[in-house]
Amino acid sequence: MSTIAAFYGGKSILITGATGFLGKVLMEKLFRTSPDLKVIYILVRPKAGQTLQQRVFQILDSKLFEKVKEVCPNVHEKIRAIYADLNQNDFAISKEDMQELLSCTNIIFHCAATVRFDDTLRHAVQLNVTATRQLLLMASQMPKLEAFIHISTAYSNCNLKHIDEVIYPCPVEPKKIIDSLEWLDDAIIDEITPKLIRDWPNIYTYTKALGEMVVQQESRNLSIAIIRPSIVGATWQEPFPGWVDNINGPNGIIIATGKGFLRAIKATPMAVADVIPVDTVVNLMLAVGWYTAVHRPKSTLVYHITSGNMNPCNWHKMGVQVLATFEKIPFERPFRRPNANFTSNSFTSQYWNAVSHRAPAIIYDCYLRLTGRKPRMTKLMNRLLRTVSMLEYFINRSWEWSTYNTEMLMSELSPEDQRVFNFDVRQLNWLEYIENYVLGVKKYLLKEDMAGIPEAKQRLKRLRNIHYLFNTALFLIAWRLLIARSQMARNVWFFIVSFCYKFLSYFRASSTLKV
Ligand SMILES: CCCCCCCCCCCCCCCCCCCCCCCC(=O)SCCNC(=O)CCNC(=O)[C@H](O)C(C)(C)COP(=O)(O)OP(=O)(O)OC[C@H]1O[C@@H](n2cnc3c(N)ncnc32)[C@H](O)[C@@H]1OP(=O)(O)O
Ligand SMILES: NC(=O)C1=CN([C@@H]2O[C@H](COP(=O)(O)OP(=O)(O)OC[C@H]3O[C@@H](n4cnc5c(N)ncnc54)[C@H](OP(=O)(O)O)[C@@H]3O)[C@@H](O)[C@H]2O)C=CC1
Repeated sequence: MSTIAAFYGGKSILITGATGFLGKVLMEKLFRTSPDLKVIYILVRPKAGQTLQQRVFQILDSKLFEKVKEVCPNVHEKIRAIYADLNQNDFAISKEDMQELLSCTNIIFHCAATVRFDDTLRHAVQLNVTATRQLLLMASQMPKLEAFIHISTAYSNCNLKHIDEVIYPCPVEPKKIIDSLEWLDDAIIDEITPKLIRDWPNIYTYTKALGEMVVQQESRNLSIAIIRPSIVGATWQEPFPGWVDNINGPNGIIIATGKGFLRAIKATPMAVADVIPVDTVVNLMLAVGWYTAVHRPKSTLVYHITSGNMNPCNWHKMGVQVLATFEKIPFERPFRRPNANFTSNSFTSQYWNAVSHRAPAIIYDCYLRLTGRKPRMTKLMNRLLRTVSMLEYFINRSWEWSTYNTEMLMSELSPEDQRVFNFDVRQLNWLEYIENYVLGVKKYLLKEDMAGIPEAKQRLKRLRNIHYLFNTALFLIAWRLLIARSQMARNVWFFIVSFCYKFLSYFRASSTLKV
C-alpha cells in the first residue's frame, strides 16, 4: 500500500489553478490514487460564458478523467468548486465558503498564476505576488492545515546560471512593489518596469521570484514547501502518454512547426532543453505534500524538478525527433513542409525569417487577394514571430539546477511510493517521450483524427513537388537574368553546356563500343 496515497485519504485539499494544465493533472492523480479523499476545493472563476459548474463538468468529461471515473465513480460529489477571483480582495469568496475553507482545509496546492510573459506588471504582481500573500494569510487562519505547497518555476532566478534550492532575495522588497502599484498610474508603471525587472527576461519570471520571497516572509509557523518545475511538457506515462491542453511553452512551437509555418528558429542547438513531463511534476507535488505535512521540516524547503542535470536532452535532439515524428504522423493541412533550422546567429536568423517565413506569407496573401479572399497569413506570421522572439531567451541558454532536496525526498520514499509517485526523470526515454508528445499535440490539442494521416502525407508530397518546382523556376529566372547582364556568366554557361555535351558524347561512344 502506498503511504502517500493513504495520507491523502480523508483529507480536504484546496487547489488554486485547478482549471489550468498542471492543476487538472494534479486533481486527476489525486482522485485516481486516493479515491477516499474527503473533498477537493477548487477556486474557480466563471470564464468564456461558462459557469463554475459547466467548467468543472467539462474537465471531468475530458479524456484525462476517464480512468478516474472508473476508480472514483462519485468524483463529481468530491469536487467543490468555489467562486473566486484571485485578482479581488479576499478573492471575492463568499463568507460561508470562506468559513468552510478556513475550518476544513488540510492541504493547499497553490498553482494559480499568470504565465504570460507579456502581462502587465500590475496584473502579474496582483496574481503572482499579492494573491500568494493573501492565500498565506488565509492559510494562517486554518487550524487543520498540515501543508502549503507553492508552485513556482525553475526560471524564477533565471538571471543566475547556477541555481540552488534556496530562496534568493529580490533587489526590491515585494511589499514596496505592491504598495507602490496601488498609487502609481499605468503609464509610470510601464516606464519603471524595465528598471525593476533588471536582468530578468520578462515580467512572469520576475513576479514568480517576488512570489517566492513573499512565501518566505509570510510563512509564519506554517509548513510550507516551494516546487520549481522547468518547462512543463505533456504527460510521460499517466494517466496516458502525450496529454497536453494548451499552447504554452513547446506546444505552440510544435504546432507551428508541424503545420509548416515555422521552419527556422534562433536557438542554440546544444543548449539543454529542460522539459519536464507534467505527471512527473505532479508526482513530486504529492510526495512533497505528504513529506511536508508528516515531517514538518523546520524551514521552507525548495524542490527543483528539472531534467537537465539527470537526463539531459538538447534542442537539436528534440528538433530531430519532432521532425522524424512528423514524417510518420504528419499534421493535417500543413502550409509548408515541416523543417527545423536552428541557428544561434542573429543575422542568419533574420535571413531565415525573411526568406522562410515572411516571403511565403506575403506570397500566400497575394494569392488570397487574387482569389478574392481576405489576406491573413502575414498577420499570423508576425504574431508567431513575436511569440518565438519571447521564447528565444530560454532556448539559447542552459542552466544548472541543484536537486539535493528532490533526491533526498526520493530516497525517503518506500519502493511502492517510488513506483506510484515516480519523479525519477532518469528513467525517461526522450525519443519515445517526444514521439508521444507530438502525437498528443495532434490528438488532444489539434483534435485531429488519425484517419486523416494518408491524406496529410499526400499533401506533403504535393508540397514537396511545389517546393522543387518553385525553386527550379526561381533558379532559372535568376540565371536568365544573370546571363542577359554579364559576359562572364554567359562564358560560364557555354562552358558548362559544352562540357555536358562532350561528356554525354563520350559516354554514348563508350557504351556503343562495349556492345
Ligand atoms: C523551426 C523550429 C524548430 C522546432 C523544432 C521542433 C520543436 C522542438 C521543440 C520546441 C522547441 C522550442 C520551443 C520551446 C520554448 C519553450 C520556452 C519556455 C520557456 C519557459 C519559461 C518558464 C516556464 C514557465 O514557468 S511557465 C509556462 C510558460 N509560459 C508560456 O509559455 C506563455 C507564453 N505565452 C505568452 O506569454 C503569450 O501567449 C505570448 C506573449 C507569447 C503571445 O501573446 P498574444 O497576446 O500575442 O496572444 P496569444 O493569444 O496568447 O497568442 C498569439 C498567437 O501566438 C500563438 N502562440 C501563443 N503561444 C505560443 C507558443 N508558445 N508557441 C507558438 N505559438 C504560440 C497563438 O496560437 C496565437 O496564434 P493565433 O493563430 O494568432 O491565434
Ligand atoms: N506550464 C509550465 O511550463 C510551467 C508552469 N509553472 C507554474 O505552474 C503553475 C501552473 O501553471 P499552468 O498550469 O501551466 O498554467 P495555466 O495557465 O494552465 O493555469 C493557470 C491557472 O491559474 C488560474 N487563474 C489565473 N488567474 C486567475 C484568477 N484571477 N482567479 C482565479 N484563478 C486564476 C487559471 O484559471 P482560468 O482557467 O480561469 O484561467 C488556471 O487555472 C503556475 O504557478 C506556473 O507558474 C512553472 C513552471 C513551468
